[in-house]
Amino acid sequence: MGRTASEKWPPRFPASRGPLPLRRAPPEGVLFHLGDGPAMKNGKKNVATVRCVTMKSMTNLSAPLPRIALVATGGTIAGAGAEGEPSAAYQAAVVGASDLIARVPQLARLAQLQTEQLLQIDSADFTDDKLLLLARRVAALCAREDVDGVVITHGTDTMEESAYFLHLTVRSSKPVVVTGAMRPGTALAADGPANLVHALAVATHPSTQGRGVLVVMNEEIHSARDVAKVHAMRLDAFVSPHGALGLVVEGVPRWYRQVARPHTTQSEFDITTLDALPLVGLVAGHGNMRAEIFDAWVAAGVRAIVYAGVGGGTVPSYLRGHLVALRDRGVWLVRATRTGAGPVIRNANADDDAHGWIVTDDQSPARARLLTALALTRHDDAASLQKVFLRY
Ligand SMILES: NC(=O)C[C@H](N)C(=O)O
Repeated sequence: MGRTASEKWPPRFPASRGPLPLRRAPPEGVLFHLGDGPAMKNGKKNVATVRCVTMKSMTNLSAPLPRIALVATGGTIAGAGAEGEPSAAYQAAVVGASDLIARVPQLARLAQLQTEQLLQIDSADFTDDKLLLLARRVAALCAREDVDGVVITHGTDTMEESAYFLHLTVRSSKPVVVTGAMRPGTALAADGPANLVHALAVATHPSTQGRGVLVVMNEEIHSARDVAKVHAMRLDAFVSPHGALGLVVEGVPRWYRQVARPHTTQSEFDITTLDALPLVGLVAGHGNMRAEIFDAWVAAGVRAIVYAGVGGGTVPSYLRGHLVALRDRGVWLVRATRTGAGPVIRNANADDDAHGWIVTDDQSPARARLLTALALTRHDDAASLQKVFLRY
């Protein structure tokens, strides 16, 4: 009967090799990574391969565990309700970072953890100030020589926004992984512990370097550029329109795609030089729209409004004049789509060139708000603002 590679631990070595220089058991799945492929499960040849790979990995396994900073910010992963109750009845952001870690002993096998409670909030309470605080902290941790990567626990409701902001503003190739939970730790089949272990497994793996900020949820690895929460309840709530980058298989990241757009070290944005973000509003498209909602944002002092338009970002004909006049009031209009996927095409269903409007390409309205704010910190003409959306 074929056994899995991880069942072959500890390997049987020739006596002449002496005692194994190991101080601990290897993280589950390391052998899988090194000797990947279904054929290794069966046959003598494959057993030999596994043993040889295992011996090669000895030096790595006896090296110190990676040093990971775990930054806790709250959310459902730190939530609690009555034990075993329906998962919707709970309070988010009540369990402290150290308790969270203490409940998952597997974490200590993967990394030397340095834990801090940066915030303890429901992620709906993330303001731009808190987002800047998080990004500054993550950048400072990444800059340290004694930190090999960062894992952030975060509420799922605005996880995609925070992750994207970090993806564009933290200038580091070290792994930065965001995770959370759809159910509190007290719920039946709570997902937080497994998500945390998987996030750490991704953050500690050498293959994760330089891939930008990642969201690890439900055994999937997503790029922060694309991922969105598309379900209010289910464990598989996180989806990327172009597909996940990879999976966590037997505790090890397995990659299937690359991120095509620039991020982190190639980004023009840098959290260490950002003091504040300009105010950008967001208006949802729907039938029977009213102009007053745009005026309310103008009165609040916005520099731009993202319009999450119907279909391909179509502006109702009865609002066109009002929205064209926004430019004269010093406000940029950025056309997005409320559909959840697909590009808004410049000059396709509106005269963007004539009106001085910007289109988001395929960026979601929530992330387009952040990209617009970042773009406005460096550019103030339509052509340059448009280029930012086509680049990132
Ligand atoms: N699943 C969650 O984490 C939802 C929670 N309301 C939050 O975003 O903080």
